[in-house]
Amino acid sequence: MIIDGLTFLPTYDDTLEQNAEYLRQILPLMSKHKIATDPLNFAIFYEYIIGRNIGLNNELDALLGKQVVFTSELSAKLFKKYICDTSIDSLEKINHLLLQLINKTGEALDTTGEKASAATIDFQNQSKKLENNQDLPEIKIVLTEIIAGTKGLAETSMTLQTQLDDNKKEMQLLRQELAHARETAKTDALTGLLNRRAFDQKLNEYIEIHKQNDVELCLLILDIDHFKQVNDTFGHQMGDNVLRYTANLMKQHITEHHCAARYGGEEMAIIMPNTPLNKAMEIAEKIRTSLAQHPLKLKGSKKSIGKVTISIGVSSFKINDSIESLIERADMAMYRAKDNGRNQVMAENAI
Ligand SMILES: Nc1nc2c(ncn2[C@@H]2O[C@H](COP(=O)(O)OP(=O)(O)OP(=O)(O)O)[C@@H](O)[C@H]2O)c(=O)[nH]1
Repeated sequence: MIIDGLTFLPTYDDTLEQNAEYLRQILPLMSKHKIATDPLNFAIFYEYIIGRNIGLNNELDALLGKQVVFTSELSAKLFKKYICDTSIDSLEKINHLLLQLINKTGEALDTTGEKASAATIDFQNQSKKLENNQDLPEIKIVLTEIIAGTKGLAETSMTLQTQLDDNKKEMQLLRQELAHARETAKTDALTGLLNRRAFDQKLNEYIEIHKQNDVELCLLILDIDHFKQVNDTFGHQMGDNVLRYTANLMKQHITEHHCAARYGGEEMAIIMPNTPLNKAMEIAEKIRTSLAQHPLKLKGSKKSIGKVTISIGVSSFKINDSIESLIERADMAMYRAKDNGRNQVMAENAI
């Protein structure tokens, strides 16, 4: 399903070699658990093997551990819950309501049309009766019939107007629901940032704009340091809270023109259109220091989980850049920040 060029299916950017490797792992696993290799199940196990969908992996581990039978209902439930999020449900609902609305409008128009045609025939017959008619009582009867017909037609037209007004209101509600579903489809549920596919789409759009105009565009890739340790020491829930906290911090430091996204598990990204590299570095530094400044505390307790830090890589758009090359340079800068001791911001290498 596509709305405004946005697909509701996840996107994968793994190489052919990686895909082949996943396949070598997926098929024996599905076969071991006697799971049908239909497209839905395959998508579920693909996500499981690539391991970026922690919730799915936990639930699937539990199900496989209990040797639960993989019914088509269970597959559909997992697929909707972890792969295609709630947008499908909202869109199905909107689609259904829209069809109802179209049918109702069609019926109302048909009824009005039929009544108008019948009235036209009546009026033609009545006008024939009036031609050269000198009989006053008869003329009176015909005129009374014409007045009644006109009144009926006016009522039909009023009913149609009311029906169309109601439909217009319903249509406005549907438009709002659609806008909401569109937002949900672009948003990462945990952090409220843009999700990966919306990020890819936005970056593509900005690259096209920046190719045509000589203005600067920067990309930040942010990765939480030793995040596995946070999960291992304080639990996955706490890890999720740290992700949410970091995302909120990012939101506080960027402007309304910047787009912050959850790029992967514990990796985030910010697209900064119309921003020179030194300004992007300055904002990255502010995000880094405000996170590293204070140890994070467990909610409702004085216990500290220590300082959480991030490493950030920054790249700036060059005229021959593709989406991949721009991301790669920011990624490489981020890995240099990690290699250099973490908790720092690094710009791409000068070319
Ligand atoms: N809580 C939580 N953890 C996640 C999520 N997505 C990914 N992770 C975890 O993030 C961790 C990433 O670990 P690594 O890639 O090994 O890197 P790291 O421990 O952050 O270490 P460095 O990046 O080298 O500093 C893994 O343990 C993943 O399970 C999520 O949505 N929630």
